[in-house]
Amino acid sequence: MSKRTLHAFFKPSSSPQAKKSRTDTTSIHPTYPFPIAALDSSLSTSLSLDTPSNPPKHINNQPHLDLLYFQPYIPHRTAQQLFLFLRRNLPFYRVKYTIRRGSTETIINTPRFTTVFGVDETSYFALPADVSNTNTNTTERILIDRKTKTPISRNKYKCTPRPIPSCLETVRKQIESVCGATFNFCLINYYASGEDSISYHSDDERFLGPEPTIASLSLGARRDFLMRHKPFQSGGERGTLKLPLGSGDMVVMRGETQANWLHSIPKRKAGGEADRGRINITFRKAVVPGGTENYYRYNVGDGEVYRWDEERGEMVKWKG
Ligand SMILES: O=C(O)CCC(=O)C(=O)O
Ligand SMILES: [Fe+2]
Repeated sequence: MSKRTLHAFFKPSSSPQAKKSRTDTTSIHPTYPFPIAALDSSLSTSLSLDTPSNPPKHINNQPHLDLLYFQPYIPHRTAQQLFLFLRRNLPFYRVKYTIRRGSTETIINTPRFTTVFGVDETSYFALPADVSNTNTNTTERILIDRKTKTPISRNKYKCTPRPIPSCLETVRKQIESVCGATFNFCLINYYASGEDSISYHSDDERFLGPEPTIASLSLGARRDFLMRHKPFQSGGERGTLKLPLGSGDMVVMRGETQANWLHSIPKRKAGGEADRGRINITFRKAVVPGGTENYYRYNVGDGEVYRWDEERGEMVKWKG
């Protein structure tokens, strides 16, 4: 008998606490512009029983490269259902920000829709009922300081961290069990068409700690994921790689990869598969509050909320 089955056997399943933390109920939180639906049971069953659908290929045949490539991770039909579900149910943003170089200010329009959930390791979300000395009846998850085990001070973050909704928690836990790594952030990109992209960068920020593991799941349209080695000091040869990521594929970047390699999703011509839309989810672990500030600034920002409109077949501004 598995540990899970044993646990379920001995623990009364109808305690109010068990109900509150169940992953099959709609997620509500004051930081969400609207309630976020839960996965239906057939989708979450398929996610837990049918994944990984294929064992990974270990790609480490180039300097400093350490990838696990699941082709696919989620079976095609389930991946398509998950794509449609997330596109319909998550709030998205089109973030603008300014960068200053010397005396010149440039406005950057992020060329894709983004959203983010999670908080760095120094805090976590909990129900007030589970926190000692907090006697409110609310079922709203609050932020707790990991060291003091008490609610965080009001000025700990400038941004307002959002708990990971149940639909993404299901995916996070499942991927954690396969990767042998833990994650506290979930960043989502929606590339509406071939015009949407992400330019060459690496996710090597110090707030992720050394040698971060980043799991990156693709859903929807196939898009090329390009990688190239950072320039060698001596101007030596650069390695390159192209992974044509299809729906349900997952790439796990590990070890020295972020420190030495850049990656991108380049634009594609109109009229091709890219115009059907693609979602990318990256699971990461930020270790300090700087990571939380950075992720909310660049993936939520302070602009308008967008939500998928089924009739119009596009993201529209959410009027609330
Ligand atoms: O869309 C992708 O596959 C990559 C996204 C990415 O690199 C990022 O969000 O940092
Ligand atoms: Fe990235």
